[in-house]
Amino acid sequence: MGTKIGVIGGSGVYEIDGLQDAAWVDIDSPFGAPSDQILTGRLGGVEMAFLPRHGRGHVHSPSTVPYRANIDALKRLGVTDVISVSACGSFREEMAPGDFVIVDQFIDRTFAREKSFFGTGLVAHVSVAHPTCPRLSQACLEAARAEGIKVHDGGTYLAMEGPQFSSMAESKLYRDAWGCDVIGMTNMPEAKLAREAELCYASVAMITDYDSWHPDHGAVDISDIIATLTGNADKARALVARLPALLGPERAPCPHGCDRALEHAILTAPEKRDPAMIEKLSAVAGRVLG
Ligand SMILES: CSC[C@H]1O[C@H](OP(=O)(O)O)[C@H](O)[C@@H]1O
Ligand SMILES: Nc1ncnc2[nH]cnc12
Repeated sequence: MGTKIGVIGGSGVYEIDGLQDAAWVDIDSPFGAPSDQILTGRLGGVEMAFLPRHGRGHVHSPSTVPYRANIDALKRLGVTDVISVSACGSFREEMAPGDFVIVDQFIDRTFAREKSFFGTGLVAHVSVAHPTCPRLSQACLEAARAEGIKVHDGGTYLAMEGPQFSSMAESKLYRDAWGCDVIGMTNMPEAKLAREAELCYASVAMITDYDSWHPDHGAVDISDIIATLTGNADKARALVARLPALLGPERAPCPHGCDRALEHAILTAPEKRDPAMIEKLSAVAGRVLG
């Protein structure tokens, strides 16, 4: 199977450049319209698809990003590996604005979003004990290091609902009691949905601020975030441009089983499965539903 890299660009990352045969395409999904058209093309001989998470012009808030449609559309396009690029706040002194973190764990505190492709008539339970793909995360780490980006290998991302930033008490709770490293508003349920769709998923978090716990930095200020994002976005694009060479056009099965996550996950008996759900899940779960 060939590699197809899907990049979900977060705040400040609304396009990538350098794609051969670049075209913005409409992809229909039974889960609604994705955030925007998807930019397709090739980079270094590897197929690429880029989707701006909030849409070009930043139309969708973290709560209204159509996460299911986005992941379903990438799956329909044949994407095998999804790299999420996100802005985030830091809970660690040593994780400073401008640094990148290759996130490997999440605490999901979002509550106003559809979190699964499955449901009545087709029930499935996948594991997200290890919600990111170690192979893909390693490639992102190497790409960041090759670009000279200060990058941290691993970190726990607190996914909050937003859109308001955290209170100081929340910020201290997440940092001191829960041991989180960074905070953002979008990687959940995105990572869970990618796992349900049997896609490898890695999260590249770009630190823009110290959230509100830091005694010397005060409250989060959106204009400071945007200033940091402007520099980060170029670094993120450079990181992405290195991935085709690191991943290669040929793809061996994921050694961690991301691409087989549904193998034993569907509980609904074959004769009880809802035909409409089977149709709706033709891209996400077609491999196991036949
Ligand atoms: C621009 S600050 C808040 C905004 O930025 C992050 O979005 P993304 O993860 O898509 O880069 C954060 O989660 C908030 O949605
Ligand atoms: N401090 C913060 N909290 C939540 N999302 C963010 N995105 C960037 N900075 C953030």
